[in-house]
Amino acid sequence: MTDLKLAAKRGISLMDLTTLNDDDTDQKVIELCKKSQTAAGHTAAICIYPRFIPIARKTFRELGAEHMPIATVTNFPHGNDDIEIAVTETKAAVAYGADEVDVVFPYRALMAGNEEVGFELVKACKEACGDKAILKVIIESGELKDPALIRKASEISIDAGADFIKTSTGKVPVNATIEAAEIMLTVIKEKNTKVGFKPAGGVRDAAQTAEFLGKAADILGDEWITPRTFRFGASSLLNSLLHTLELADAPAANQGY
Ligand SMILES: O=C[C@H](O)COP(=O)(O)O
Repeated sequence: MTDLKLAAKRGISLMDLTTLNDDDTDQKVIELCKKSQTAAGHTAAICIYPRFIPIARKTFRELGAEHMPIATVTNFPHGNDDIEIAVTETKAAVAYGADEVDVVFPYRALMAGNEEVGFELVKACKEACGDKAILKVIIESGELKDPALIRKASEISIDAGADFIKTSTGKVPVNATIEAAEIMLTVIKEKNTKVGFKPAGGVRDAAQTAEFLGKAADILGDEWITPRTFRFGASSLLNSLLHTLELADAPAANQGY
């Protein structure tokens, strides 16, 4: 296999296959669930709005893939600093059956100098997840811009109990970049934690996939990269990776997950 094909295959196994659009419907989510079971293996998870979790769970059951992790989003995409609302949304997401909650960090508050509210919000949302769901914290690196703020948001999130730090919502002009990845991966390394990393937004092809994987391998080692610690958040990457693997026309497979 070429390097690009290897990256494509790995990228599929590490992908949170995502749809977070205002016009999402049950039918679109059913199609997403089916697409996640590809001829090259299943994606790591799907990521959808909370109200679609029940239909996704039912679809996976019907597909014989009932253990597919379902991720959802809270405090999304605005990243407001109202802890009570973020916690209420997170509790509701867990009650709907989310396995993973991607919460948006109150990044504008941090830009205004408030470090406290981000810590408290992440801590409270982590408590709301309990042992039922893992918590990924979206720091919105493309809006923070300043490397010092990207570093600070990463540190605060990890200190407050995040299971993953994630670059972006995919809803702002600048999403996952290699520069932000380098900072965030370096913080994970420095803190010597088991926290994972999720580049999200704007990842579109095998070359970009390979670039992010290469950066993670440089900083944390290739063996560190597993679905437990590394995800791609992407809505438009899967077809491209299947194309790289020359499997674009292959029927989706039931992987017996
Ligand atoms: O978390 C995932 C992002 O929302 C996906 O962004 P994307 O649509 O640019 O792939």
